[in-house]
Amino acid sequence: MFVRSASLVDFRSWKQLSVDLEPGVTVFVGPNGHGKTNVLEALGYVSTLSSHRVSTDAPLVRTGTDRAVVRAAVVNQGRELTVDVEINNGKANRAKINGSPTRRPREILGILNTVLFAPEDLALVRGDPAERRRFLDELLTARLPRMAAVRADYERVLRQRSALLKTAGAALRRGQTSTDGSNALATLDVWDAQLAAFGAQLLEQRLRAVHDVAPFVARSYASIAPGSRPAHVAYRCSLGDALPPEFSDPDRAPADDDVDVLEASFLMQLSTVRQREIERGVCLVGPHRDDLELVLGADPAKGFASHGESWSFALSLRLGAFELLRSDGSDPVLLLDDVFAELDRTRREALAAVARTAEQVLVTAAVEADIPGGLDARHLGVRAHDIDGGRVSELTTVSGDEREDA
Ligand SMILES: Nc1ncnc2c1ncn2[C@@H]1O[C@H](COP(=O)(O)OP(=O)(O)OP(=O)(O)O)[C@@H](O)[C@H]1O
Repeated sequence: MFVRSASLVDFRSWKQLSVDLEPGVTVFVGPNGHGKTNVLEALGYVSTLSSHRVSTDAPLVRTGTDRAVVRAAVVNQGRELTVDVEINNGKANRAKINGSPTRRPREILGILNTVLFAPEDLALVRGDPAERRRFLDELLTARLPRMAAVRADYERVLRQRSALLKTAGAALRRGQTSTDGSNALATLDVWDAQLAAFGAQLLEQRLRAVHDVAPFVARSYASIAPGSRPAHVAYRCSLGDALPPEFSDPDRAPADDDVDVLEASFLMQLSTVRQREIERGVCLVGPHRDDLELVLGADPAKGFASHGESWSFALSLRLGAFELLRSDGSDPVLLLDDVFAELDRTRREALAAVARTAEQVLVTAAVEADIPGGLDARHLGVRAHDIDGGRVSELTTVSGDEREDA
């Protein structure tokens, strides 16, 4: 797939941007802080409804305004769809497909699939499990957009169940013997059933994503860091002993009845930890407590991998995701935010090799010298200027002189 045109209104430093894009490589080039990443972030937002840099939407709306709009016309196997996302400060966001409002913004997911690699990705290896869960959830949602609704349902039930564990904690501790206690326990049973039902669907898709992406990640790592130990990924599940042992076999292929087995295991584990959950007032099991283990040789990458190995692993996860989505039938758009400058020659070349074959790649770079030779790219300049209301970015043409200077 590729983005045929993109426009931004009041998104970060862009008051207005309207740009036609083409398949192949396009480089946004300009000085630091002038607004290049903002363009990739906006397209990433259309793809995942979240930013790779911030966890809330407020910073995405240009200072002094209360609404940002991102529009992308996306061509996938000859069919074009236009997506609009309106990011509202303090109000619900809205979306449109081909000009028609959707009931929920998440209905646009799956129209534009992207794989974004950015300096922040080191956190995939060195950061909290939440970073790796997000990686998996974005990947499985790109493959199966209906999972966005399951994720939202799971989060909602998790919040409500956690609130019940907290607020009804005293009554729950009194247990069946008090009226309040038995009512709270009956309510907890209802939430347990829902948590297990949505959680099992999410878990099944995560296990499937890990099973499918693992060989691509291992291969990418071997080509990026040929001298290093082999890398592999595995899913660490909080269901513990309740999970049948065969699920721990890294080579096990997903089966049709996995959701039922996982739901039953989930309910079993919830009953095992119920007393502890009541005492602590938090949900102790479920996909929100799981992790994607990254292993180098026999050691966990987190804490053991060197800086270079961590970069290689992060890049391998992204390239693995790219290759998996490609093997599903359509290239995602590859978004490379200022990463070539961070990589050594081998890793640059491995990334450039994938970029050469991708249907569309959008790259940011402070100077053109950061882009590996042999990448036949179109160049768009980005410059910001200061106005009363702050800094505003605009597109410029990149002159031949600038290229030679670089
Ligand atoms: N909500 C906002 N409103 C207005 N301007 C913003 C907003 N958020 C960020 N900016 C501006 O955007 C600019 C940063 O843009 P961006 O991160 O795209 O830079 P960049 O060109 O990619 O830089 P680098 O090469 O250092 O990564 C800064 O000048 C910042 O002040």
